[in-house]
Amino acid sequence: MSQELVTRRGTIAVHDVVKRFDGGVLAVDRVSLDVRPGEFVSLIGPSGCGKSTLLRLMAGLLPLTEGRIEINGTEVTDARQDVALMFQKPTLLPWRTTLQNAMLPAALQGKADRAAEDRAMQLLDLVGLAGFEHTYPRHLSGGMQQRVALARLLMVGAEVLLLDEPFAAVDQITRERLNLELLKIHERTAATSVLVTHNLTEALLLADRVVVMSPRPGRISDVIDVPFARPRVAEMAMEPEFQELVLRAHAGLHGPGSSDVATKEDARGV
Ligand SMILES: Nc1ncnc2c1ncn2[C@@H]1O[C@H](COP(=O)(O)OP(=O)(O)OP(=O)(O)O)[C@@H](O)[C@H]1O
Repeated sequence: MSQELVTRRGTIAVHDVVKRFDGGVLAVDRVSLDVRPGEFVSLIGPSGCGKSTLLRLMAGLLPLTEGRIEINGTEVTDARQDVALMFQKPTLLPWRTTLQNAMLPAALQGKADRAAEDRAMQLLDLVGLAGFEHTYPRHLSGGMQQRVALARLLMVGAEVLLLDEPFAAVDQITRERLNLELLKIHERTAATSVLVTHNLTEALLLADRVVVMSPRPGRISDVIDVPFARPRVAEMAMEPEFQELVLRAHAGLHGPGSSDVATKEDARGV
């Protein structure tokens, strides 16, 4: 494996964080969470419980009301270089090719040199886009556009990746493939990762720990350790132990006893 692809590891420490928006909405209420270097944490919870808000607070995109967040041991006060974010929409620049989009972080730093191009080519290969370097976004499928966004995310070289429902807008089969690619990427980069998702199978398959949030105001109601060995494969989701964890996560979201009536299909999504 190329050394350049190895991301330095990061820590996230969230201490007693409260976020109240102007207008009075209490979105996050006394949340504390420590994420270890290289750990993959999934964040699940009902719609509106404050998952995206918590992620944006970690990214320094929103000010805290109370509490403290540290990344790599320093307080988060603003957007920073050691944190990279990915959202549901890939937001590619339509006038730039796949390669040029992937190289954007280097271009913005005035470092779009040969070395950056080589690295972007390696990352595009890693996300399965070799051969599409000179294609424009309008000629790529939604899943391929998200792959470009993933390559661009990795190009930042951040130690911490914050992923806010990155594959929610693509079809189920593409989403499952992208999840497997995300697993591979995590194995290769060892970047500390936090994924917000509504999909319980996705949350469990990818993560070392699944953090369950309660309805607003968002608090942590359960933390599930996922004991499955890595590398993970899609078939693990079929195992009875995995299904038990799906039901536990479902109960964490909807209250005890809810899993008795939940079908496996219901338990897949929040
Ligand atoms: N900029 C804002 N100003 C005021 N209220 C906000 C703002 N952003 C979010 N909220 C509110 O904070 C609460 C939490 O929102 P957030 O988007 O974090 O939830 P979520 O768990 O990510 O939801 P979903 O799963 O539906 O994306 C919601 O009630 C939302 O309306």
